[in-house]
Amino acid sequence: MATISSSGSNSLAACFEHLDKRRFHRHPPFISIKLLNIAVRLQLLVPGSLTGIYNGEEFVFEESSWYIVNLLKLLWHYGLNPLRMYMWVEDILDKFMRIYRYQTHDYAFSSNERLLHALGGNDFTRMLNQTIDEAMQKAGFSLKFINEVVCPAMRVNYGQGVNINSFVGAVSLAGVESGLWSVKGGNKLVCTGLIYASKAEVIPGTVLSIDGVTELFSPGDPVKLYQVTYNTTSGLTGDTYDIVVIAAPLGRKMADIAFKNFDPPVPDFPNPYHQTVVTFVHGRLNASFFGYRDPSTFHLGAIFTTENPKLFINSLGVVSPVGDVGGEGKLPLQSAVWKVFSKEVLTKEQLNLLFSSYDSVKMKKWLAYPHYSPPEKCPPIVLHDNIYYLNGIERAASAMEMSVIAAKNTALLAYHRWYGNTDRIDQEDLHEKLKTEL
Ligand SMILES: CC(C)=CCC/C(C)=C/CC/C(C)=C/CSC[C@H](N)C(=O)O
Repeated sequence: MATISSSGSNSLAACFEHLDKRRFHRHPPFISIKLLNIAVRLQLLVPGSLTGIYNGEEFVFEESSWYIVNLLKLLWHYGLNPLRMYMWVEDILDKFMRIYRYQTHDYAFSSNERLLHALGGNDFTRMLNQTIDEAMQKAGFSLKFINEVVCPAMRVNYGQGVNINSFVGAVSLAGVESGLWSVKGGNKLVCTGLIYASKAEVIPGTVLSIDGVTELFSPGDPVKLYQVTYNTTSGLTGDTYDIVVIAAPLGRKMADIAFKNFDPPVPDFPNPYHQTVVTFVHGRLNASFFGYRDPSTFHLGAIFTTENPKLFINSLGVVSPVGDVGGEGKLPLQSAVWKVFSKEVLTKEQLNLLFSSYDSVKMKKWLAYPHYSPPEKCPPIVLHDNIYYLNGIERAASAMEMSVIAAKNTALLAYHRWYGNTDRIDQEDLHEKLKTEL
């Protein structure tokens, strides 16, 4: 399994790093880094970077660069909650990792719910119907810990609070633990690498519509095909396909594909996405905005926030270069590139509050992930006989890794459905069955 994250957050759990060594190393990478010829980088944040949790008035927790001080601070503030959280996430992750074994044995699932059920039974499907807040309260975590540690992790990874479903909540917590790695050169190398490795022919363009057509190649033997129309730089064009796989979120503001001439029609499903804004600022952070009287004592490289309507940012963090990291341990009173996540585009006034000076700003507003609101129902994988949809899995949890799993599941599903291999689809008790297989 390859755990790849674009969002750099790796904070309090660093204290439990010693427990964490086996995390993402016990399974062979699902995306083969050899196959794609990519190099990995172990730390997501600037080395030596410290994290603080800001509630809009003050820092409720600040990491120390001393391991033992950190451990004591964590115990003092949150008791055993951080350790219990680590074990809670680890337990979910252990079940989740069954997918790699199922997929290695070519098993596929015809719906996202069935896939989740095969991994963690009713516990997993139930996770879609409750918030991370409810799930963690039920599991005995303190409200203080949920508000000051869990909520900031949701805000940095998904731009939303603790009302998101508990499965994506657990994924988000897995994303703030230590031991994750990122791709040297940027995660986009995974996409270009996969396209290259698959030898696919890429036609750059925008798909506008898919038409269901029936061809009679021989009398009495109608064959269903799909006429895909796309817009390219050379104009409107298209082609006919046996199987279509859609790997873009469907919806009016996203991949707005029209499905024509389908009987029964391709189902419509609600698919709300959440707007997030990322602003990269090269400048000096204004430490006094965060309550620091003496800016020279400010050594944080990441600021996570709790829920507070007065706050206009979700998080702030120094960005480490995706290439070779130079100047290790240097932090960040001097000018640095900061990544700011917010719900709305930051105004000039807001930027002037956050930064004492800056010389360049780059902003990107996008629908990065679903707007989560449990109970969740995932969109179907099979939209029509041979039309498949990958992005439905994002409603359970949006992460690069989830997309890769959905893609492999769809490839297996399309293959087995095409060749009638029903024994490889939606099998129950796979975990037990595969225990005896090598
Ligand atoms: C079910 C659990 C606990 C984990 C599943 C494994 C998984 C999908 C791990 C991903 C962890 C991660 C890097 C989360 C960060 S949030 C998603 C991130 N913003 C992204 O866009 O990839």
